[in-house]
Amino acid sequence: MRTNYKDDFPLLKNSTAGGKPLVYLDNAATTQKPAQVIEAVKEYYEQYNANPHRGAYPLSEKATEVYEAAREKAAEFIGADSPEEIVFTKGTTESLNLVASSYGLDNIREGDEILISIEEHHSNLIPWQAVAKTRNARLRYLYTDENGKLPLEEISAKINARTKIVAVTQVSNVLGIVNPLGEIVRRAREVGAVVVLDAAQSIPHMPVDVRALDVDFLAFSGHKLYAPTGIGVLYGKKEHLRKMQPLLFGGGMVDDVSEQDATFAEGPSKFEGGTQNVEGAVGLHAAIDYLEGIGYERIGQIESELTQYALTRFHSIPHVTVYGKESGNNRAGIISFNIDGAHPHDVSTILSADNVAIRSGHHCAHPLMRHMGVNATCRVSLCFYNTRDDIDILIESICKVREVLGLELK
Ligand SMILES: Cc1ncc(COP(=O)(O)O)c(CN[C@@H]2CONC2=O)c1O
Repeated sequence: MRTNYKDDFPLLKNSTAGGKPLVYLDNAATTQKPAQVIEAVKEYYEQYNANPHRGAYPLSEKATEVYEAAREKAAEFIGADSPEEIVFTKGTTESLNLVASSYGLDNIREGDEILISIEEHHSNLIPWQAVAKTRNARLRYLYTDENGKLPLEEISAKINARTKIVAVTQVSNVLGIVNPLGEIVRRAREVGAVVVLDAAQSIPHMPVDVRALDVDFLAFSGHKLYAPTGIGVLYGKKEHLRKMQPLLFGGGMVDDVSEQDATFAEGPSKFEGGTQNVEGAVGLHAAIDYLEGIGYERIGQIESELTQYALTRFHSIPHVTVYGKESGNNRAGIISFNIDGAHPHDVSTILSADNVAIRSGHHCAHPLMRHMGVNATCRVSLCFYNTRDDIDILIESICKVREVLGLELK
């Protein structure tokens, strides 16, 4: 059985610095792209680039065909009832802003409650702050416990008759822990609340089935899923999308326009004003094909084993704090840590001298940082193309940090 996928990724094959191979461990920020995706985009521009939906000539018809084929593929990938439930956006941020500013503003009234978690990325937090302020509604939080988990009692306590929207991440981009979505959805259904799921950090690592999850909306980004930047998906149940107002007005999203009014197209194109990112959609289609070729079972095996290996190695290093106590099989390969006496930015700079790429900072999760009692963390985020050698080089480099900073080692 294949254990090393780096050769599928040109950048990983060719990138060295000072004779050292790149150890890329910032996959929660963005993933590298397999040759299959790069070739698909290249072929699009070499063979059938045109503006879709508008030209009555073969090239435009082909561009339309591949754009809509990508929509069908995305629908199938997440188990949507139909491609009509798939809106292409720039990414998770645009998807979540669309839900908040369209569905949220139309359905939240004074005194209603919107419930999010303290783990949310700013793109699933600030839009809900804006809706709550505009509608004089209450924004409430599910708080993680000392282990970085959302306690079930917190979920049942915070979801009540006034809760109209529950918007949560399936996996935190800081802690990596998989949230108890089944319980959240069950409780939300009891009070008739709508569930918005941020799947940006889960869908690269685990199968997502919107019908099985029974969520009303789901958002993810192509670039975290080995596809190009600039393409993302908002899944929405048809009954919601049909009633929602578009966010961007322009070409391709209208039925008729008079001097003082406009009627909008049916289906997802209502939300896709202007010339769309066809190359991104083509790349997303190729990325999904690539992932399905490997299979989530194999991806999960590799990543769970590697995450557990990394956690075991981390726990052997003195002066290192790892946040979140979950083990490798209930955690996407995201590990946030700090080294006593070392600022995260210094740590990532020192590691980069060994060509090890990790993230340091607040990860667009200021409220979570405060809740954790830290200003910032270092973050390792691995995926199936990483290897045990990558982890060994990472740990070896981390072990040098305190010495480089002149801190006592014991
Ligand atoms: C959980 C989560 N939601 C939403 C987003 C926003 O995605 P887009 O930037 O694609 O719209 C991110 C981005 N993750 C950030 C990006 O860099 N590092 C991170 O952890 C995220 O991790």
